[in-house]
Amino acid sequence: EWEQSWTKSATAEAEFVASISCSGHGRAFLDGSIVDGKPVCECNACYGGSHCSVFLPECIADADSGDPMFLEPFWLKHAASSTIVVPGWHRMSYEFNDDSLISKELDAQIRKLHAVIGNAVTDGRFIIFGVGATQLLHAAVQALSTTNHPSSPSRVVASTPYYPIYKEQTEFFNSEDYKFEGDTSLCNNNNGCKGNFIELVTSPNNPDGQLKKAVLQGPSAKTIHDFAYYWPHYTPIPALADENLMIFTLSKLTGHGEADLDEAVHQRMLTYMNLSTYGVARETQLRVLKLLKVAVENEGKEMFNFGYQTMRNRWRKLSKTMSLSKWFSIQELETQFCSFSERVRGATPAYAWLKCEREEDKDCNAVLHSVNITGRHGSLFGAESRFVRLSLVKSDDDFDLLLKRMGTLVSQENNNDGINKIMTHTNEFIGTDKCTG
Ligand SMILES: Cc1ncc(COP(=O)(O)O)c(C=O)c1O
Repeated sequence: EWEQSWTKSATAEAEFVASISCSGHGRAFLDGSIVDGKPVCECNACYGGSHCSVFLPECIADADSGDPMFLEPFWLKHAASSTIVVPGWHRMSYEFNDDSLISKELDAQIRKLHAVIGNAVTDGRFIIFGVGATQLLHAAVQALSTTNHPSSPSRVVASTPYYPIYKEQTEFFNSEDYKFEGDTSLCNNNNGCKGNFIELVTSPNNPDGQLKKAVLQGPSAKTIHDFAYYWPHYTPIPALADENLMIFTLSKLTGHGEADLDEAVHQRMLTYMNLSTYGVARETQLRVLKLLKVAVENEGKEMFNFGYQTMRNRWRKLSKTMSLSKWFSIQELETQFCSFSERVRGATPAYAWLKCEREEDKDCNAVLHSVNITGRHGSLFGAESRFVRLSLVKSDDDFDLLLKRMGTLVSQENNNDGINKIMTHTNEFIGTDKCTG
């Protein structure tokens, strides 16, 4: 027999903070700054004041980062089922009882999630749980690279446009075992580049949302499949992924990642994890376990439907605005059969890959700055500067402001176009007049 006692003050504290009103444009947190004995509101971008009720009109619409805040309303709605309490003595040991770095329950829950969504085969696979895909990507490149051959490091490649971290990370760690070589087509065994290749395949791709396949084949090519966005929020799921090394991340939900792979690579990646972080914090694992239980509730329908509907509405609104423009375009994505939703559906990408079509608009981000928008420069993805990536996964406030400012840009174009048309018409008229005169 027991009576609730020591969790009472913790739960009261959590609920008190959650009850602080920030006008729907911010949030107070348990570990936020305290003023007059109370945690203060942390406002969304472009909102200020003690309760975040003041809109800051001059503020920049920041569509740069892929911060997946669009799911926050889902977790607020599911507060009761997703909350955990972490006592001070929760798993103080470095290891679990079986010496592993991940709890058996969490391992099983990850497999269940993939089975429910139908996006990856996990039977007979190892799972490594990392702090995020960023850490696992480096662990994977390191594990697949040729060691002890400083004169012939593995060549790390990705198809343009590619996720900038691949280049930045490989160059930052500056290893003798692997080097970033850029676009897959610039260096491969078919065009005279000899050596061992590690190809990073991102599907759906960041930045353009296309479902991609590996380009390089054969014994000297190893592949890392980055499936960070292979979830129904962002793409139809045409088939179960069954690749050798697959990286998934829950960062678009919770900030955590996982990977499935074969024995030898598994051992090398485990060594990397042991030497870099000695596993993921136990309270994080507990939290992820709870969040995944909510994610698979009702066969995943609630969370993934929420994610899909939100992203679909955003993509539709942006596409409608962009359809009125000739100076700017966004990528086209195919509709496909989605095994998760059991129907043909369109893509609902995490990012818009915006192109400035006019010859003179060579730096597209600079053009966007004229209406107070900033995105991520195309050159970072190995592409031309006339491309910009716009993030569609941030909060509603962020998206609404982005859409409004894109609307301004397009209406400026149409007004200009209107003026141009009148001018052309007038010139024609004057011309005719002259001729007849
Ligand atoms: C393609 C791709 N891979 C990996 C990551 C990193 O994921 P994580 O946040 O889990 O480190 C991102 C994040 O934006 C991404 O876009």
